[in-house]
Amino acid sequence: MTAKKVVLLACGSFNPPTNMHLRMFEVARDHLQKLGFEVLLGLVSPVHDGYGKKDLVSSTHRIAMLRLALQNTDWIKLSDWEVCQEGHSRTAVVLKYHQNLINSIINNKLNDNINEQDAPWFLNVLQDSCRNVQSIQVKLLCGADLLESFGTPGLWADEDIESIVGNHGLVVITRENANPQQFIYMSDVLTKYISNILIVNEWIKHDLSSTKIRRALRRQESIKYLTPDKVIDYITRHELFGWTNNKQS
Ligand SMILES: Nc1ncnc2c1ncn2[C@@H]1O[C@H](COP(=O)(O)OP(=O)(O)OP(=O)(O)O)[C@@H](O)[C@H]1O
Ligand SMILES: NC(=O)c1ccc[n+]([C@@H]2O[C@H](COP(=O)(O)O)[C@@H](O)[C@H]2O)c1
Ligand SMILES: [Zn+2]
Repeated sequence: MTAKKVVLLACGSFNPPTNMHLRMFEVARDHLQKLGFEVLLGLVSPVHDGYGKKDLVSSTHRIAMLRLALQNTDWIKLSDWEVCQEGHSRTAVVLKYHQNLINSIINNKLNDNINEQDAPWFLNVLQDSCRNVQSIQVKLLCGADLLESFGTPGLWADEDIESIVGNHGLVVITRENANPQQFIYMSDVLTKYISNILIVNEWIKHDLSSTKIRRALRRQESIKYLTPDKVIDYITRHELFGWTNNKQS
């Protein structure tokens, strides 16, 4: 039997990227491979500046930090499509865009649907992997807190949740203080599509978040070993997140 081919797409602020963002991909790929999937590619899609979250630094900085963070991986790539749009894109739309693009490559119909100039980075990466492949599914990779945000009133449209779990599928990494199994049990739509939701236990727990890194930087505390050294160099060089190079003693 041939393995089902999957692309894992992670949406988020990445403000800044952390080692856990990278770990999330590795843990998910190991698990999916054991279940018989073949993970062709990981994609990181940082949110548009228009998302307007508190303390969000510009996408220019977030993209630059992600590029540095991804230097030591050969299978996780950056997608800058979302940040290049006019405003914030709903996650269902981001997934659909990437799924359509991949389908177009597989079916050799790229020019019918998508302008090649829209996605030069992606074509280089994917065109080889897509050769002789019948189908590839783009799944949303997320932490359990993002899954639980589906329950925040007014944050996600019902049809978007249905499209995400029904058409694409979710790979959820467990996170401190979250209980994804119970959350799924409490939701009719998630229970309906339960076969499309894979929960991956992160046994090597590290309760790391961008919020904690930003807090440390604001307090002029070390963030070494929480994010790659090159990301730390970038943050300190640009004095992001309240870090200052001219400390008063
Ligand atoms: N420690 C972690 N364990 C599991 N998933 C994580 C972890 N950190 C981040 N993620 C996941 O990574 C994705 C991107 O998240 P995001 O950019 O919000 O990072 P974050 O560390 O949660 O940042 P913030 O503290 O600013 O919310 C989300 O799906 C989130 O759930
Ligand atoms: N309705 C939606 O599609 C919707 C709602 C809230 C968050 N999101 C996405 O989830 C991610 C959340 O990131 P944060 O946890 O950093 O806020 C972002 O990529 C954002 O675009 C999507
Ligand atoms: Zn978060």
